[in-house]
Amino acid sequence: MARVAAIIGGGVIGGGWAARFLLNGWDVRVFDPDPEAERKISEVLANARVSMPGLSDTALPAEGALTFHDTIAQTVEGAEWIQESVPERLDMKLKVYAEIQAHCAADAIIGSSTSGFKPSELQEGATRPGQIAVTHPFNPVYLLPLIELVPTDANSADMIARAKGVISDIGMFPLHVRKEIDAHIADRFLEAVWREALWLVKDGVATTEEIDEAIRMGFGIRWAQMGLFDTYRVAGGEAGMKHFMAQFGPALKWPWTKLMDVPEFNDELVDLIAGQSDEQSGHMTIREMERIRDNNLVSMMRALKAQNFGAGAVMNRHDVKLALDAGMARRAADIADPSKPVVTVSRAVPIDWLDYNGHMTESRYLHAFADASDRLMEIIGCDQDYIATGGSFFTAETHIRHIDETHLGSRIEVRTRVLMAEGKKMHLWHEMYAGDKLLATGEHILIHVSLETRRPAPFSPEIAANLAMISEAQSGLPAPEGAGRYVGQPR
Ligand SMILES: NC(=O)C1=CN([C@@H]2O[C@H](COP(=O)(O)OP(=O)(O)OC[C@H]3O[C@@H](n4cnc5c(N)ncnc54)[C@H](O)[C@@H]3O)[C@@H](O)[C@H]2O)C=CC1
Ligand SMILES: C[N+](C)(C)CC(=O)CC(=O)[O-]
Repeated sequence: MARVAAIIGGGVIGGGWAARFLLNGWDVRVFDPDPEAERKISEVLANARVSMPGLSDTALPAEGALTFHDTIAQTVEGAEWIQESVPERLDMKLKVYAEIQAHCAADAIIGSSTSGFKPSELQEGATRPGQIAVTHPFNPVYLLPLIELVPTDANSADMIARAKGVISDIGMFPLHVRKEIDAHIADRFLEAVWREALWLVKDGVATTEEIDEAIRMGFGIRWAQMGLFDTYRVAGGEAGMKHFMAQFGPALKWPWTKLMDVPEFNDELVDLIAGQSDEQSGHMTIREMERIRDNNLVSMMRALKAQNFGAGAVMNRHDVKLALDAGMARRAADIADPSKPVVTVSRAVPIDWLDYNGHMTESRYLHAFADASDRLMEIIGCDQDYIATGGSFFTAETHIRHIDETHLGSRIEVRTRVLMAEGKKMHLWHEMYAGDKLLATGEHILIHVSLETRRPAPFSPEIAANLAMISEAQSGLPAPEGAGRYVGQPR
């Protein structure tokens, strides 16, 4: 049975949470008095369905069911996780918690999306304060992994651990904020940068566009991959952080920031900023801008996945969980039925796999088949630990047949057969499907090698036994149509 999340407040952030839970297989119930909420959430979901599966190299589970409800009572009944995302007004949030707690399970977790309130303020007057904590996300919630989890002493270690578990299960990164503070950690930075930017525009030093260029052409990319302190450590050269601080320490006393002071918030300031922003980007709709943002974020995060670093490492860990949840084998002993082809890849086609023809480009077919071979290697015992001992496989020959096209977001599966495995050689046959439609076949000869001599070497006994088990179990299958074909061979 699917796990249930209740979303109270389905605006920009609640909609993002709904997409995050739904696409990770949870059933989602929404309460929002706005008659437009259902339309808005369906538009956010449409964007999320295109972008979010592209983050994973394993298919997401089947989407949960989305329902809208007229009362908080119906929405929260039986929910394991309740996410409050109503407007940033303390009185409103407290009223909503009273209603939630009157109807929800005593062990349900109530997370608040609040950007700035402290959890002790949210727990004030609650029936069960230990049930409520801050779980502050970042927009778009369905792509960015960070959740600032801010508890108080009223929250038990068990509640905090369960909250971290759920956040990780939906592919996010729980950052446990050890001491509550207004605006948590990240929003204090955002607010500082925001105030400084307002001054730069008000003083006529820079336009909104120039400020955005200053961020996205330089330090914004740097921050995205390494954060603040590691970036400055590297900037200190070989002497590291001490040198960086010695060099730039005196600047702390120079007038490099106006943070101690804020511009007067009046209509003139709002018109100045909003006017420049309209000029900068008013030619696009917000939905168009969201799609550009989402495609950029997915592409950047996929690059970080390839490095297994930062947000990319979080995504990679989530992929392993998704594969295990989907019952995909990681070891030969886990294969449910070895007499059938083994599912070695199950994923969606991401944005960076498309070409100018609007379909999956040819090199990505090899990418997917190479991933399938890597997974089969892992299954038969040639995993990272084994490779570290000096044995591995090199691919000696590949033949791909492109049979049908596939498009962005389409779910593809590679099913693999071991046609032969003897001595040092393994002959693999991959078939790529979208549903029942055959998209491509890949035929590969791999040679087991010693990474020390870079020469062919016999399989280890474990690999030999696993390969024998799979190829023998699959020997009853009919010969694959197209195996052994060469380019241009008559059919
Ligand atoms: N927009 C952002 O960039 C971020 C906002 N947040 C936080 O998320 C929360 C929500 O913010 P947004 O989604 O931006 O606001 P929003 O204005 O887009 O959405 C709020 C939604 O709450 C609904 N609502 C109002 N009263 C309600 C009630 N009594 N019960 C249920 N729903 C009710 C409204 O109809 C609206 O759809 C705030 O606490 C905010 O600080 C957190 C991270 C980022
Ligand atoms: C501007 N903001 C305070 C609402 C921002 C956030 O809370 C986080 C974000 O997504 O930038």
